[in-house]
This record gives sequence, structure tokens and C-alpha cells, in this order.
Amino acid sequence: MSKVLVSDPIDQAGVDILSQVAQVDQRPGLSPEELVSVIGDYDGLMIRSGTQVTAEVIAAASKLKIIGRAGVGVDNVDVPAATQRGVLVVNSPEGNTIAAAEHALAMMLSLSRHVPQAHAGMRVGKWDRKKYVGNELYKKTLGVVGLGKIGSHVARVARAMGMEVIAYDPFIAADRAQQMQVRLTELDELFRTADYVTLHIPRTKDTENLVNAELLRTMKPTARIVNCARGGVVDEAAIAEAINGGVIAGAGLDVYASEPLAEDSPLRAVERGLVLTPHLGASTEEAQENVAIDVAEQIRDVLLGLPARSAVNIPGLSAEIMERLKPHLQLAETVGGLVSQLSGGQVQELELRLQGDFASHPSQPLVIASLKGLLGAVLGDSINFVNASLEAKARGIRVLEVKDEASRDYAGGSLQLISRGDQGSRSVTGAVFADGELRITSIDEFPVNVTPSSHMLFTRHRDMPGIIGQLGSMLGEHNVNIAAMQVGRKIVRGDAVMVLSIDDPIPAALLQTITAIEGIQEAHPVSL
Ligand SMILES: NC(=O)C1=CN([C@@H]2O[C@H](COP(=O)(O)OP(=O)(O)OC[C@H]3O[C@@H](n4cnc5c(N)ncnc54)[C@H](O)[C@@H]3O)[C@@H](O)[C@H]2O)C=CC1
Ligand SMILES: O=C(O)CCC(=O)C(=O)O
Repeated sequence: MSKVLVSDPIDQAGVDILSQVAQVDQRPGLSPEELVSVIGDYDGLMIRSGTQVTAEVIAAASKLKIIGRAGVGVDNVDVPAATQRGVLVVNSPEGNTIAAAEHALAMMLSLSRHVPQAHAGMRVGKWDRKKYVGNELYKKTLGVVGLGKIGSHVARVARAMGMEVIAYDPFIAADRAQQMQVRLTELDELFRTADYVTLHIPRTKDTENLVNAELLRTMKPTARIVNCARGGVVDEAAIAEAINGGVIAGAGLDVYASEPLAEDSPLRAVERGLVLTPHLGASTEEAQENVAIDVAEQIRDVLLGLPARSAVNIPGLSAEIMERLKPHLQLAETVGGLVSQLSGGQVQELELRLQGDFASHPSQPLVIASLKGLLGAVLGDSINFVNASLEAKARGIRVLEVKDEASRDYAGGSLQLISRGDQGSRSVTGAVFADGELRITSIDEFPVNVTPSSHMLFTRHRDMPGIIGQLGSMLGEHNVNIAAMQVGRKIVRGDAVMVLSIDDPIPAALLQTITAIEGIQEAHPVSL
């Protein structure tokens, strides 16, 4: 039975789903060293933002197939290291959208009405009515930085509360913003004119310390800023200084460059105008149930050999595409495996020629599947859909694509792979027939009609009497049963190919005897 480690607190609904297919060990609070020492036992890992999945953890995770992040941000996972090891990373892109948006709105309201400070006063017997006069959000301008899922929901609610909403997001089309009654602006204008700024962007090299002392100085002295997105996007020391110095009126922060926030952080010493929460954006019962179910289902499916719907590190290969293109991907992988085993030697270039229906689909999934077949034939299970492209790149394999939608040799189109390398060039073409069956339709320049099977033998030989008989008898003598046979030739008594589907693999010694038969130029056993 598979084993899944849950190393952060997650909702029981997720544990129940994982338990359908795996032994689930819930061990929140493991130290980094403990995680490295136990991770080698596990097929799956489920986390929230607390666990740091470093390259060291991934290097020790010899059995790991999938890391599930019960939330959106995967910045606590070394995704490139996971990709290189072929470990799938999945998340829950929408399960906590509402929770995070509502937390940002709660921050804006708390800041405007000094709710936390007033409450703290009440706890110690005070009745400060004058000290906590606040402001209304109504008719104020809200600047949303990052108009994605969370930013859009904040914008929608803010509009309903009577706010004017402007936004900065270079990746959002103006008409999409217009539909939300949001005006797109440049970043500097947004900071200059907004009464409230709320950040809903990922932490990337472009957004690191985006909000710094210089930008804060351009804000109105009455303005407030909210960060429920990612730590590191604002300069924390600069925020503390700006509030203490009256440059801005306040800030609400849920996330920090380093978590938990250091006890001696200058933020903890700010007395007025600052509301801090310990990364609570996604902490609602509803969101935790949503993300736990979403991610646990994906881990369960992947452990059962099914695709995941929100894979972070297989670009262009969503579960929907995997399902829709299933036979096409199978064909690409099969043809990739065949080309690899027929080529021998090092492949330096792989040309993918897509005809008919094959050309009308996105080609990236077919490229990934072809590379998985090509490299997997040599490197085995270490190659999967996650790392196939990366491994091909690391080996310097160039990939060319040629599409021809009009050409229709077969009703459903065809896929041809041509490999070029130190042993010359090889070509295999395949098609998916109406019944969903895969066929190999040509090898090099020879037309064939072969259903791929687990064990096969390919020969190139002279088309002359006696060869087929000799080969058949030789296999019979070694108890290798032939299930099907195909010969392809272009000219009588010219060069030809033979494809045998056999029930058992060919022993190495037998292969030598086969290549010694007069007229056989080459023989390649193939396993799929
Ligand atoms: N505090 C918490 O507990 C939670 C935090 N988050 C964080 O909130 C952030 C937003 O999440 P979603 O809305 O789900 O993501 P999303 O991907 O739907 O939206 C992000 C938006 O930011 C925009 N963007 C990217 N780079 C930008 C830049 N340099 N300037 C302006 N806009 C830029 C993108 O175009 C996109 O529209 C993420 O960092 C996520 O990790 C999410 C959930 C809970
Ligand atoms: O798991 C959590 O509570 C944090 C959620 C979060 O930051 C995210 O989903 O990006």
C-alpha cells in the first residue's frame, strides 16, 4: 500500500480521502532534519505553508511521486528540484480564494475602525471613544495590485461597498477589468491616488520588495496598505518606519518575508495603525475543507495512476487534456519508445511531424509524451511527464515540430517521429484508428500495419527467399512464440523491414545468432 505523509495540519476530509488508497501518517511540526530522515518512506507528501520542501528533502525522497500543497502558493516547495526528480507538484488554485479575499477586506475594515486596538483597550478596562475615530470605505479609492482570483473578488465586494476600484496587473486585459468596473492604471498612479492599496500578487523576482520606502513615500499620508498575498513583496522595515513617521496611516499584514515573524521584528513594535495576523488568510473552516479535499483527491488519483487536475509543474498537460488526448499521448509515447530502441546511440534531434487531427491539437503534450517514450526506453521509470522535457534539454536534444493539418493519410491523422543522432536517422509513424487502437504505419521508408505489443523484434534485411523461414525456425528452437508478423518492402528483392510481435523477450545470445543470418542487416528487440 502507498504511504502519504501529512506534515502540516489539514482538514480531516482530506485525510479520509487519502486513506482510501494509502497509509496516512499525520506528523505536523517535523523539524527539517526529521523530514529529510523520514521522507524516503513516502509516495506522497501533503503540506500547507508550514513545511519547507527544500532540494535536500526532495533528494532524500527516493519514492516520492507527488507533493500536494493544500493552498495556492508553492513558494515553500523547490519546484525545479521536484521537476528534475520527476515529482509532481499540485495545488488548490481556488479552494481558499474567498477566505483570502475576505481576510483582506477584514484588514481594511479593522484598520479603518481600529478594531484590534479598541478591543485591546476594552480588555484592560479602557473606554477610548475619541482615540479611535475612524474612516469609511464608502466612496474611497481602492488600488488592487494583482487582479487575479483573489484580487477580483476583493474588487467585486469593494465595488458593492461603494468604493471606486483601480488596479495594476500587466497580465489582465482592459475589457476584463472593465467588466468588473475596475480601471487599470500604472503602479505609480495607483500608489499615488489610492486611499487603500491591497496586494494580491505572487512573490517573484519582479515583485520582491515591490513596496519599498520610495514607493511608500508617494502614497497619501491618509492611505493604508494591506498584504494578504506573500511576504517579501513589501519591505517590512520600510512599512514600520512609514507608519511611525506618518508617511502612511497604516497597514494590515498577514504574510511575512520569513515566517513565523521574528520576535524582534520592527513590525511588532509599531503601536498604532498596524494590524498583524499570523498568515490567517486561508484559515477558514470552509477554505481548509475545500483545499484539503481538492489536493487529497489529486494525490489519491496520481497514486492510482490517474492524472492530476492542478499540476504546477507539467505546463500544458492538464487532466482534461490528458483525458481528451489519451490515445494520442499513448501513441506519441509508444512511437517515442520505438524510435529510441531502433536508433541505438545518442539522439541529438527529434522531429515531430503531425498530420491531420494530430496537427489540430496543441502540440506541447505530444512533444512531452514523445520525449517520455524516447528517454524512458533508456532511463526507465525515472522519466515521467513531469521531467521529460527538462531531461531532454539537459541532454541537448533539439525538438522540431512540423504541422500539416490538411494532409490526411489516415482518417484521424498521423504522428511521425524522426530521430537524428550519432547512429544516423530513424523514423517511425503511427496512427490512432477509429476503434482507438494504436497502429504503427511506417518504419523508415517502409509502410507497415502493426499493432504495438509488449515484446517485438524489428529487422532490416534483404527481401530474399528463406530469411523469414530461418528466423521463424530459430525463434521456435529457442521457445520464443511469434504472435504476429509483418513485412514491409518497397521493391521486390530490395531492402525490407520485418516486425514480429513475440510473447517473450529475445535472449541476448539469440540476437547475435539472428544478426548472423545472411541477408539480415540489423535486428532490434523492442520492449514497450
Ligand atoms: N494569505 C494567505 O493565506 C493566502 C495567500 N494567497 C496568495 O495570494 C496571492 C494571489 O493569489 P490568487 O489571486 O489566487 O492568484 P492569481 O494567480 O489568480 O492572481 C495573481 C495575479 O497577480 C498578477 N501579477 C503577477 N505578477 C504581477 C506583477 N508584477 N504586478 C502586478 N500583477 C501581477 C497576475 O497577472 C495575476 O492576475 C498568491 O501569492 C497566493 O499565494 C493565496 C491564498 C491564501
Ligand atoms: O495554508 C495556508 O494556510 C496558507 C495559504 C496560502 O498562503 C496560500 O494558499 O497561498
